[in-house]
Parts: sequence; C-alpha cells; structure tokens
Amino acid sequence: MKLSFLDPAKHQPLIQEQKIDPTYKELRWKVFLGIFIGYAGYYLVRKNFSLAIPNLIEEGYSKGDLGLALSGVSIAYGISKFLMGNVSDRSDARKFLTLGLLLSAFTMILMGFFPFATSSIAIMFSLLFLNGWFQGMGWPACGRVMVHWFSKKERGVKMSIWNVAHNVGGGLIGPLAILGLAFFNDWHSNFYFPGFIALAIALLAYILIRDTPQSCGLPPIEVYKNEGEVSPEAEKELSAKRIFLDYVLFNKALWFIAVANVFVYLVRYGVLDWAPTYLKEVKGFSMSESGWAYFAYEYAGIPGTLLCGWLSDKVFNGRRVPATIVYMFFVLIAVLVYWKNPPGNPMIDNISLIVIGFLIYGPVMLIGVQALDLVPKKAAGTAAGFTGLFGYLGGSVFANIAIGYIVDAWGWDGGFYVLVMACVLTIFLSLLTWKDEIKRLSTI
Ligand SMILES: O=P(O)(O)OC[C@H](O)CO
Repeated sequence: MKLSFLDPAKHQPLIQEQKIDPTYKELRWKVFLGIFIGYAGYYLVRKNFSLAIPNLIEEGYSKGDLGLALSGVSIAYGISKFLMGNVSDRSDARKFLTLGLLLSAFTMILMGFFPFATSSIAIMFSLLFLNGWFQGMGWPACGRVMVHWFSKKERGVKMSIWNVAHNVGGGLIGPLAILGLAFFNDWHSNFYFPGFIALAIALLAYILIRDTPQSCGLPPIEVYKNEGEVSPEAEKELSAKRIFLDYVLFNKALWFIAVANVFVYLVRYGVLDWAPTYLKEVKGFSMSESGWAYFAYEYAGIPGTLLCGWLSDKVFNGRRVPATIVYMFFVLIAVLVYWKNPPGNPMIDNISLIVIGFLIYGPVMLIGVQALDLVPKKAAGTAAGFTGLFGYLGGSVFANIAIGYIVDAWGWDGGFYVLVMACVLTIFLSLLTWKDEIKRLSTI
C-alpha cells in the first residue's frame, strides 16, 4: 500500500555551510517537541474509552462486553503498528503522524456526538478497532523522525525523554475527563473533549515536525554528528518488500526482542490492568486507593524511563541489553514482593507497584530503541512495528483476556506465576542478543 500524497519529503540542495549548525540545532528542538506533543496527543485519544466504561455500565452493558469492545484497540493497534509502520517507512513523517492523529481524534469525536456509535458492542468494537488502526500511525512516524534527526549514540537518552510522552498523555486523561464533565456536563465529553484537544495537537505537530534533515537542505545526521560517512545507498527509500525480506524477516536479534516484548508487555499490562481488581479483592483497597496506586504506577514510569535511557547511553556505552536485564531483574523482585506481601500492609503494596511502574517502562522503551538500532534508518518503522505486533497481540491481549481466565481457574497465585515467568523469559531472550549487540556496536 502506498499513498503518493504521503511520499517522503524531497531532499533539498545543501544550505550554506555556516547555517548548517544553527539550523540543525533549531530544527532538532522543533521536531523533538513535535513528536513529543504529538505522541502525548495520540494517548489522549487511545486510552479515554476506559473512562467512559462506568457510564456505559449504567446504560446496561456488562464489564465483559465492554472489555471485549476495548480489546478492539489493542488488536488493531498491534497489527497496525506493524503494517502502518511499513507504510510509514515510505512516507513523510510530518504528514503521516498528523493524519493518524486527525483520524483518531475524529473517530473519538464521532463516538461522543452520535448516540448510534455507542448503541451496541459490535459498533463500539468496530469504532475502537478503527481507532486502534489510526493509532498505529503514531509510533512509527515518531521513530522515523528519531532515526533521521538523532544519531545512534544519543538515541538512548533522546528516546527515553520522548518515551515519557505516553505517560504524560496517558496520565492526563483523568484530569481531562473531570474538566470535560465540568465544561459540558455530559459524560460523552470523555470522547469528544480529548478529541478536540488532539485536533489542536495534530495542527501543532504538523507545524513543528520535518520529515528528514535532507528535506531541509541539511546533511544526514551521521555526517553532522561525525559518526561516519553515509553512502547514497543508505539514504534511498526502500520498498516494502525489501524492508521486510532484507531487514526484518531473517533478522534473528529482532525476532528475539520481538518475543521478549510479548513478556515485557505481559508484565506492563498484566500488572497495570489487574491492579485495581487485585488490590481490592486480595488487599482490601478501596476504589479511590486503587485509583491512586494506578496513577502512581503510570507516573513513576517517567523518572524510571529517563534513568534507564541515561544508564544505557552513558553507563553501558549505548548498549541496551544490560540495562534491560538489570531493570527486569528488579521488576521480578518487586513483583514477588507485590504478590507475597500479606494483606494489611498497603504501604508495601503501593511501594512495590511504584517500583514496578518505575522499572517496567525502561525495558518497554529500550526494546523500541533496540529495534531501531537493529535495522537501517529506512526500515525503522517496520522494525519497531514488528516488536509492537508481538507486544500487543501477544502480551497485551494475553494480559487482558488470559490472565483473567487463569486467575478464575487457579486464583491470583496462577496470575503471578505467569508474571514471574514473563520476567525470567524477558531476561533470557535479552541475553540471546547480548553478543550480537557487542558485535554491532564495535562496527560503529
Ligand atoms: O505501547 P506503545 O506502542 O504506545 O509504545 C509505548 C512506548 O513508547 C514504547 O517505547
């Protein structure tokens, strides 16, 4: 699939030598801000359905049915992050990111304004599936901007800062729901209010983002950062088939991290999505206490991710695997504490949840970075999408559906055995890419 109006921006003749540095500096700030605000905007219209669930329950829907509708987002997002990631590799990131956000925002506005949109589970599933599909246009476009404007050696730190955009966007949904209700006195504002804000963000992202340095008359990032010459071949846009066959399908390390991503996402969503139920049923938390624990989990991810990116770039010299392993080891310890802590010690439950939130987003981010590192720039979106496909279709859907059945059958111990195994398997699969990473970095 290829849409010509989305074609990568054309390369321009080099600007004057003395203007290169100031222009690069200014544009790097702008494009970074553009993808940060843009991706936070994507999360505003990805996660907001959950907040409308209590009102939909009052309209007569069951939790199970609404959970099914909600899974439409994860299923479509996983497939789309991969397929649209491939389209994104052959598209202008500025237009691609904006278009996806506009379409996603319009879907949410439609869900808020037209009663038929919430009149049955099938319609909600279809619209949320569509929304998940448009959502898949966000990450790959950000990845394309990242690999073209920031060099490999600075990517750990830059990606970790960018990565907190999704915590910022995800965390803002709650306050926006409160504000929307105050402004409009209508629970449907959970759909259209973030939708309107996302429209404004899409415009801002379009103003700030530029596809590649070469489309602004600048040299490639590797030349600007003195990280080696770039052959004209490396700057050619690739066909979908070449990207997939030459760089993805037979890329062993990429397969290892994609499968590792199943287990990382299983922990990310397995802990997050089930925290309110587990804390209420086993530890006796009230709904508002669980809500605060949930909020803390999400926001603890921000410093944890930043530290992880810094560790990877500065302490491990650009290596991703050691940082992932260290973080997952401590996630494992925190999961054990969260599991084994007897009821009646809420402080320990809260601390262990905060520690898991602090730690889990580091590996989530680093697997994305590793995917970008493992392929040429022109295949970045497809590679990241490939890991996302496994993370969402494997980890997230399993966390939503299978953990529920496992807990029903074997109690919470069964669910925790799954989470512990997921931590161990992430460490094991990461270890399988240890040598490959050392070899690859020695060639830079
Ligand atoms: O789960 P995703 O696809 O929204 O990605 C979240 C983080 O940005 C991964 O690095």
